[in-house]
Amino acid sequence: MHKILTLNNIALAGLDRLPRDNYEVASEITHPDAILLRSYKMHDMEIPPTVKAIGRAGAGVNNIPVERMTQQGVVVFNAPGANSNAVKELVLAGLLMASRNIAQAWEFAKGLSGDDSEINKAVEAGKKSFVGFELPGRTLGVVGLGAIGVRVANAAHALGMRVIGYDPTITVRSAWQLSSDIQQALSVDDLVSKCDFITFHVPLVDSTRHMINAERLKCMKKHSVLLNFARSGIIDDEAAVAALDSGHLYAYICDFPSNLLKDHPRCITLPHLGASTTEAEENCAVMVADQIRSYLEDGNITNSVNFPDITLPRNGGHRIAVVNSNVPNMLGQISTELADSNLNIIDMLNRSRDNVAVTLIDVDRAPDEATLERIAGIAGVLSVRCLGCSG
Ligand SMILES: NC(=O)c1ccc[n+]([C@@H]2O[C@H](COP(=O)([O-])OP(=O)(O)OC[C@H]3O[C@@H](n4cnc5c(N)ncnc54)[C@H](O)[C@@H]3O)[C@@H](O)[C@H]2O)c1
Ligand SMILES: O=C(O)[C@H](O)COP(=O)(O)O
Repeated sequence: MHKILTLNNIALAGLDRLPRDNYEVASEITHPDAILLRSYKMHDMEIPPTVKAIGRAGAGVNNIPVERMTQQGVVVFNAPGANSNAVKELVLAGLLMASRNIAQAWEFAKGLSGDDSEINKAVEAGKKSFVGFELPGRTLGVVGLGAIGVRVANAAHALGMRVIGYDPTITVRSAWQLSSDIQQALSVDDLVSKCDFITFHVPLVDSTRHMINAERLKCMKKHSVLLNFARSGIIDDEAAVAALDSGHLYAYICDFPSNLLKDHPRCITLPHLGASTTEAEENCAVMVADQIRSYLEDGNITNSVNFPDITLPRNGGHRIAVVNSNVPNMLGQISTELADSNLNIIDMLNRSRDNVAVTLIDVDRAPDEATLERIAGIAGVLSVRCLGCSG
């Protein structure tokens, strides 16, 4: 029985991928084999030593201590692209909310009183305060052209906007998906000075923290709009508020409310809603549950943020899955132990990524505990599992 601890609500469509005759899934469970979560902050959590895998039903993994998990041989998965359409749609809404002053106008309308003829009079007198502008011909800068950024760039272009993108590590896959009409910026500074709107779709890491600060805000065009549907911390919010107050920035649309932002008249904050659609929640949950199941049952890895991809089809043998440091002579030592136990290797695959390596070995009969213990005792081995050995 595999035990799965959930730290957030995970869509049922995903949990249903884990058959209950073989999986126990609960928000409170001892000795879990794997953890499923969304935005729960794991950094201060004591992670049980039984955990072999963590599945983030979403994109960002800054809430997970990925480096510590790698050192402990724990694979971390996410669900790349599974919520990208949901975020794209909310960014498009953000562009329109800013350009047409929708939130402010709605507040005004909610505050109207009197009979309908008085309301109508107040509407006609008041609407001039909310005059907006149109998107075609305006320039949108997209920083980060991954799953979300590419969709946002293409959709904004389809609305008639001129779009400039910046991503120094764009993947070949994203480059293929990006409309050839999207222009390339040479740097964030190059992009910032040319745009009426700038939207960010990068992960929160040291190099992206405060990508927009007071200095860069000064280089932005007067009356431009910032959108942050990536993470709190990517924009220096204090600097953004100062720019809103001085009138340099027209609006700030942000998915991460704070005391500083939530009541500002030119800032619209939403409660981290980017991925909150039924479709995105299901896509993420299904993708990550399938990945966790494949890892627990077969040792295969797809869409990990810290381990190599590895897939070895099952051929009926007994499978040993080893996670080890990526150093010389690991395979030699492991196969020596198997030979000493008179086990014949039917199939084997080894993959590495940075400092970690994964080896899947199918052997002709179930290894005994002593063999597994000897492999676990090899210096550099982080974990050893025998998959399907008891049957
Ligand atoms: N608001 C929400 O609910 C919500 C939903 C999904 C994702 N997100 C956030 O959005 C981020 C992006 O998601 P995604 O699915 O597009 O991820 P992704 O990995 O597909 O794309 C990220 C892109 O950013 C690029 N990048 C990294 N550093 C960069 C830099 N310094 N300058 C420019 N580009 C850089 C990468 O090359 C990559 O192409 C996630 O990490 C997450 O934090 C938020
Ligand atoms: O990185 C993500 O996928 C988003 O921030 C979504 O977070 P959520 O799953 O908590 O809505």
